[in-house]
Amino acid sequence: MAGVNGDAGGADDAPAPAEASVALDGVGKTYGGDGEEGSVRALDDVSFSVADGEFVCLVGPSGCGKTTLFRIVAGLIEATDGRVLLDGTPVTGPTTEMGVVFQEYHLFPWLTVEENVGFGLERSDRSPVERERRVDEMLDLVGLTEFRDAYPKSLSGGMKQRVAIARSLAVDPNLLLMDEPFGAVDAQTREMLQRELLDVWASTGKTVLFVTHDVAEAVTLADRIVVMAAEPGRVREIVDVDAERPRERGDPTFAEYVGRVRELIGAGP
Ligand SMILES: Nc1ncnc2c1ncn2[C@@H]1O[C@H](COP(=O)(O)OP(=O)(O)OP(=O)(O)O)[C@@H](O)[C@H]1O
Repeated sequence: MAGVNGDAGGADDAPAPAEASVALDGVGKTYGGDGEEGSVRALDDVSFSVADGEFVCLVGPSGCGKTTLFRIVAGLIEATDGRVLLDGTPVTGPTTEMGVVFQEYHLFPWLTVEENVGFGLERSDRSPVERERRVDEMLDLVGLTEFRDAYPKSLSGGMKQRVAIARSLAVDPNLLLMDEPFGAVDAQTREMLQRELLDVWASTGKTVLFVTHDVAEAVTLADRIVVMAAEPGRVREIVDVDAERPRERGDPTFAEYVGRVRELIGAGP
């Protein structure tokens, strides 16, 4: 795993590390024409990488460009400057190499749990038997086997998000990209989903880039936390969370990490 990388975000011409699963290289984004009235410099020279199998959380104050960065990595919008590499290849649009999970679940209401989980596999070259087996595995992984015939409307928020996670993992992506995935559920469910996600991560070895507002969530989950600053959005510091999992919220080390990250977020421009 990579260590603390306090200078990330600066102009860094060094090539992305060979083992990087995702590498952001001088990424900038201006909404509206550069220099035009009303244009917004949402991101400026953002560089960091996520190693293969690493769990990285992205935190920062409102408006620091987390969503913008997420969309650029996902290939949903284009960067104005710089590039994103996924396993060394530039991202030019959405790809099945990434599983994307949003706060709002984005399930298909007319499909059952099973059909939602299998949706991405429809276009894969797996045989129907292999697809079915994969869906079974994913339902088992997120504990929803007995709800396979249910429709999303009958599920709780936590269950819907488990379906979304299972669906994103079904196509076996190299990278799991998550934008506030637990933002819409109650605190208790959120902590349960965090534990489940860590179990899934440990058993699948996926690379995860996870955006959150919640500093305690980031400290619970991450190997490293990329702390962003606003106006323009940039990397303030990358904090290495050097603590065994599972991490207890009552633990003094946990509180120290939370305090440190909060301080960085609140440090102003
Ligand atoms: N489509 C857009 N057009 C113009 N400006 C935009 C657009 N999307 C975002 N912005 C601006 O870019 C900046 C970064 O926004 P972004 O939503 O990426 O930040 P964020 O960190 O995700 O914010 P929040 O935590 O409040 O969701 C903000 O100043 C925002 O107003």
